[in-house]
Amino acid sequence: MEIMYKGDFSEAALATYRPIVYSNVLLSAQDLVTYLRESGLKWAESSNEIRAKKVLAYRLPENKEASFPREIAEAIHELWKDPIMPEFMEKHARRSAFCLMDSAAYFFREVLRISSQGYIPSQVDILRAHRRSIGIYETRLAMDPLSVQIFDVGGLRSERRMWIHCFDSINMIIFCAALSEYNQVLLEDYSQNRLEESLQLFETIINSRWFTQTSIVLFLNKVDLFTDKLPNVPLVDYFPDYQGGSDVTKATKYILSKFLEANRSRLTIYTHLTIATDITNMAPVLSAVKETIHQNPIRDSLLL
Ligand SMILES: Nc1nc2c(ncn2[C@@H]2O[C@H](COP(=O)(O)OP(=O)(O)OP(=O)(O)O)[C@@H](O)[C@H]2O)c(=O)[nH]1
Ligand SMILES: [Mg+2]
Repeated sequence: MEIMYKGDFSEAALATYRPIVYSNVLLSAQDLVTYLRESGLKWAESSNEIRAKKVLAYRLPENKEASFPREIAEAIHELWKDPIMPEFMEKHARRSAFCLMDSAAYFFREVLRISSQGYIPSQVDILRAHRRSIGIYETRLAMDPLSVQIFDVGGLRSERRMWIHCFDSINMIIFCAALSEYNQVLLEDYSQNRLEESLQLFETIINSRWFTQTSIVLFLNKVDLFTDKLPNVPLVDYFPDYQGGSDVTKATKYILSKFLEANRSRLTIYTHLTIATDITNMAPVLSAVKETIHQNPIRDSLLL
């Protein structure tokens, strides 16, 4: 939203994301090495064993100005090219306990550019980066003719306690659920399916007395990852009453119906299928959201 409504980020603003990108790259690579070891697989290229050790042992320096070391970037680049990777990544997709960051493959592909001298993250890098929302991040955006105040809150269970601080002044909630999480478990509780948790949370929110006057927007997000995953990881294995096979439209409709079933208060729910990392996909969605804000009689705050 900031990219769309605040205009292009300045170089200085983009540069503040550099440490986040570096840590996303390194932690994803370290997870990759660890998962490969845990699954008892070996690198097809034997020299990759040494590279894997190097990557695992590396720690990012405190100095925020330092570049990402070329040697580590090249090691990650080589590991990603190892012939075992396609098979390994497919296995990974099937196992909920393997939780590589969604953007891991993107960062591995881009690692040499990211490690270049004077690297400034691009807008796409920023959209791909994961920075966990801790506390409440508040910003105001000019959405002509409105000035809209936005609160971004974190989805972790521990973060949800903070949400109450925003509740009484909210005119719209944008609830983001990831379609692709149907086979994953929570980081905080490996026994809980992420999509189930999202459905329960959505139900609690929309039936809460706080939000009878609130517009509810539901983003069914990560459509790209969902489309890739569905043929390999059957939805029915996780939601036994689903009967539509690997048809993406049927599977999306099924998940949507689960969210809509939760709507006992009969609020109007504006649903959008989204790919948050794709600016072209998000532009019409955010215009529609802007229209919805405009229609709300008390219209100047929203909660993400
Ligand atoms: N491929 C793909 N990746 C996405 C999409 N939406 C978000 N991501 C990636 O998912 C990761 C998590 O995104 P965030 O927006 O930081 O997650 P969040 O839901 O705000 O997480 P918390 O702040 O902990 O609640 C980032 O690496 C994003 O780039 C999507 O539609 N497609
Ligand atoms: Mg967040």
